[in-house]
Amino acid sequence: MAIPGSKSLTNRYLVLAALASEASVVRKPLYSRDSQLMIAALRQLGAVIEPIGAPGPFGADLSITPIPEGPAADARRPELCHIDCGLAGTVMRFVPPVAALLNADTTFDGDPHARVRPMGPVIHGLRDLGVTVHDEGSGTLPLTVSGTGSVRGGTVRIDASGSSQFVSALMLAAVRFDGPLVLKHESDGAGVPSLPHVAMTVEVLREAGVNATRISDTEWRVEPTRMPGLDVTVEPDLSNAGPFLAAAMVTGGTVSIPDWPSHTTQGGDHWRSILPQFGGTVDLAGGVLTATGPAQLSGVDLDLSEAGELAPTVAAMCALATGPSQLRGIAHLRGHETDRLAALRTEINQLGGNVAETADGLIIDPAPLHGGLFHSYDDHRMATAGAIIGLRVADVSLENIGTTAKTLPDFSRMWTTLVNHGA
Ligand SMILES: O=C(O)C1=C[C@@H](OP(=O)(O)O)[C@@H](O)[C@H](O)C1
Ligand SMILES: C=C(OP(=O)(O)O)C(=O)O
Repeated sequence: MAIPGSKSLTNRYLVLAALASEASVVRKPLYSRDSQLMIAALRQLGAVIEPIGAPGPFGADLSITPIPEGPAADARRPELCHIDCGLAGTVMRFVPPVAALLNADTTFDGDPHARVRPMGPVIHGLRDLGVTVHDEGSGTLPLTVSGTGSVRGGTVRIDASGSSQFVSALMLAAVRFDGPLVLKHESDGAGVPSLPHVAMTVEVLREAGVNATRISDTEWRVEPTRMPGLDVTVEPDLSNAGPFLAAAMVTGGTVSIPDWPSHTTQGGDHWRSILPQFGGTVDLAGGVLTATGPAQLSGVDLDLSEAGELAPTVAAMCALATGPSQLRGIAHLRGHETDRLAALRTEINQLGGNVAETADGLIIDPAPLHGGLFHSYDDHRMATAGAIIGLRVADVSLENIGTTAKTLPDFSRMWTTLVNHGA
């Protein structure tokens, strides 16, 4: 089962290409709602982004002409830019610092639920860098960034315990700051979640020729750099491989995913260590990852702080396991597309499950499940969690499977193919 490109890599490459000093090519990008929103946002800010060449199985490569620097930028931009963030964390967090570099006002808003996703550390970080941001005190969307054409750089302290994206956002835009950015995470003890995503940011910056450094798990530094154009190929989305691998796990079947990278910063690479804990076997040979499910799924005790976006898929497997499970380190999932801890507890329990929330995760005890309606809460990973449970429990209906378009518009067709013909 071939998986389209990584959302996280696609949207990072797009942002960096928009900030480079020459044209770039991004090969095998993801085409999904989140990446289309990113493309639309960067176009609004003056980047020219066009498909090039014959489309591959998942769409065409993209050429990106960067946002011009200085007064030339004004010619390419509408007078007042409005950016629709949808429900995309990468758009609502990564684009405001880019807008801060322009001599213009840019407004940001999104889906109704986007207005409750945390934005405070991006807003405060920008203000500490001298940028004017109007948010009416809410710390959320909607907001306006009033750029003056430059951002000075310096040392910024933020509390990034709510999302690693706060760190990535400031680091990506820092390539065009006037001076180096030193970014420090300071909290009352909670660390930065999803650290592989910060490592991904450091890696794509370095790949683009930027002097970016991880000093520790709470401190990073980026030197402003005139970046040449990028020519990069997006890896398959290993988090989106999850539901297909889970299908093998819950049915005792086998699923193979081609083009699994031998080195990656994607948190989805954690599948290789997570699936064996459920009793499955995983084999990576010749770039193909093959997972085979056990006769009975074991319960697991997992700290998912490094890969929280895998939690809904993991929770679906836990709900079908024969033993009790505990998922830890994922308090910040309450600020994702929906409050994922509450949503998973509610929906699995509605099917007869036995799920309890803890301060930082879920306890999922075995219980016989029955059919019913599984709600998605406009969350692509809730929808796919329901699909996994539906493989084992009769008469489970999913509300709004179309929400998978956020990162995998082809999910329904791929799932139907897998279920009917195998992979
Ligand atoms: O930077 C990124 O591309 C992402 C970082 C993570 O965010 P959190 O740190 O908020 O979990 C992840 O869950 C999200 O899906 C994508
Ligand atoms: C948390 C997620 O997305 P976002 O990039 O919108 O934060 C996700 O895809 O699981």
